[in-house]
Amino acid sequence: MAYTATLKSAIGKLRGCLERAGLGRQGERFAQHGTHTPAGDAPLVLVACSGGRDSLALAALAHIVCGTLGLRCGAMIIDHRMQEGSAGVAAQAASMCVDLGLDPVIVRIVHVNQDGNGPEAAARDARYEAMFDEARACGAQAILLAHTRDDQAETIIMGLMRSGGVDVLDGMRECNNRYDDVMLLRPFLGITRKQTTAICRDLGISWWDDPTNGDNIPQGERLPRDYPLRSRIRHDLMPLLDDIAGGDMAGHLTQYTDIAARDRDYLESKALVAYDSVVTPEETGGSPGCSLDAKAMFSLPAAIRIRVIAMVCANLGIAASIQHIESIECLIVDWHGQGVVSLPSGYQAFRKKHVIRVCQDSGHENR
Ligand SMILES: Nc1ncnc2c1ncn2[C@@H]1O[C@H](COP(=O)(O)OP(=O)(O)OP(=O)(O)O)[C@@H](O)[C@H]1O
Repeated sequence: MAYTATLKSAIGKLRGCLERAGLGRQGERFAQHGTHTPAGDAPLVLVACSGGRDSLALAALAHIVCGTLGLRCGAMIIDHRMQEGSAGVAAQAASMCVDLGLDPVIVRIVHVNQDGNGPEAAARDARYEAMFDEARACGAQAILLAHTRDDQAETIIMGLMRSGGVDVLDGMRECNNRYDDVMLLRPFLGITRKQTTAICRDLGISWWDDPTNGDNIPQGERLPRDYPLRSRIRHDLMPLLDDIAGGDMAGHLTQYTDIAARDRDYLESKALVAYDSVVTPEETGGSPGCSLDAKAMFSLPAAIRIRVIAMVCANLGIAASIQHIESIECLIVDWHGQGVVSLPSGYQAFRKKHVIRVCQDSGHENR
């Protein structure tokens, strides 16, 4: 097969991502050209494949790259049973992965609990839970997701719509070790959707277009409001931004994610150290709470102080808004004897002398 420049670039990115994640070449024989069969106990990676163009392109290239590194490469298809014909889409995706040579190819049906956060979030939660279960069950070291540079730009825009904080600027990470036994890898964050389309075409792969993406609705016509937010950003907003900016807004939005990630990691590491010295966990009235040393908090750099407060809220399971966090900060930097700050989940923050307590309402008697 003649490799196009797009194929070569995607292969290079995929290989680099696996190597950075510690999944490099398994022995010298894989340095030689030719086909080598990975050992039966070689590390296994599983491509999360929806049957769409991005994940089928990833499945095809992951099979090639893993073969050259001596890794085993399988696929996992989740059927959410949320659209008519989903079983057929999953079966078709599985059959493509088998034809491409991936092994094992797992299809898993999930039950999606529709909670308050909307169907997409519920589907994602169910999907991730099932993917980690399956990956653990077959001893896989990593799950490969096919998020592209376009997905990354959309994620940043959605983050800005929801929170507006600088922390959304790092987008999704290439390697997420949060689930320490199985890594989540996104090797295609530097690849555009146009390129994954070209890869599928080059390799003769036909893909499924999710109807909720609105690909069948002509450009220039807005998607109905009940389409997923991501689809509306992709279909309606991004072309408009490209037009206004006179260029590639997805490229512009994503070119600093690595720098933003470094900034965020640095600030968070400093905030973690500060947290340990200024926050004392406390149980009040049987529920978790904590006390903060207001004087020590005052001396912290503002960027760290606000993160410490956000960490306090997150650790107590309080879904605090920026207004809540700033009100707690006022107890430190603008203290004039103000009253309690009411927080979600029945929590309150209040200051007495140099101590700020964050506890549930039931803890009042201890004030
Ligand atoms: N049903 C599924 N089964 C397995 N993996 C999935 C499924 N849906 C999504 N994924 C994985 O999560 C990634 C991101 O999902 P998302 O829904 O944002 O992408 P997508 O636009 O559906 O991508 P694709 O073009 O690959 O279908 C996909 O690229 C794929 O790796």
